[in-house]
Amino acid sequence: MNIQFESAGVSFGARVALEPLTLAITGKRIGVIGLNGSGKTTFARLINGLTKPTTGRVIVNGRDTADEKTVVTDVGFIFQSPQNQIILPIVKDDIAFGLKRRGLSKAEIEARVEGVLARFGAEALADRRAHELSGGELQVAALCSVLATGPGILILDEPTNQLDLKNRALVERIIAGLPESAIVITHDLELIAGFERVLVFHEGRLAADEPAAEAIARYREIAA
Ligand SMILES: Nc1ncnc2c1ncn2[C@@H]1O[C@H](COP(=O)(O)OP(=O)(O)OP(=O)(O)O)[C@@H](O)[C@H]1O
Repeated sequence: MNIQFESAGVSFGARVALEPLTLAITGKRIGVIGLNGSGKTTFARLINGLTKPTTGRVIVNGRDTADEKTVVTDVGFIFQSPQNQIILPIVKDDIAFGLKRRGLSKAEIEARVEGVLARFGAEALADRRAHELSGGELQVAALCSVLATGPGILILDEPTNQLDLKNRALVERIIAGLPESAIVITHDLELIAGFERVLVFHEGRLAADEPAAEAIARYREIAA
């Protein structure tokens, strides 16, 4: 991944959600931590273009997000509540939905749906109703829908929120094994404890950009 923030900031009227930020993001795993309301989700939404900067620019893999009509197709986003992300009632239909919108052939869609479910050993979810899934199953279903479209960058917003220990471990393993670049926003400090680069946000500013141990120490100081 190659993401450039060039004095990119976001204000909602008088409220500054993110102060202008200049930063280059490359590499495989980036953790993002900080107190509630510190600007983490705003930072992530700038990367996939759901939020456009009110000052400066965000360049993702060479493209200015402001030029993209809605979202940046190279960035997959798993929201805090994956149940809100799954649009169609049946899991396999939901995975196919994003592929149909991209105009892929029926055969290609079927192959991709099967392929992505097999990747997570989740074939049994194909015909399940999304609203009947457990929290962990929902995360996997949402991952399948997003990854089927082949984004090079994945953003996960609090992927272990509300998961029991077993499902949390499953999601941790999945994240560790993803070949895609991943940006992980979390309050689960253990989840990002092995990351070489962790960004700490505080009051709309980047307060630290360091390996996990140092970044977590800085976050603990902020929170104290
Ligand atoms: N659409 C919006 N309109 C007005 N203010 C907003 C909007 N989105 C975010 N904000 C404000 O911007 C600031 C940063 O919010 P953001 O959601 O980025 O924080 P966060 O670090 O992700 O928080 P959390 O950990 O609670 O999810 C907050 O003060 C928030 O209230």
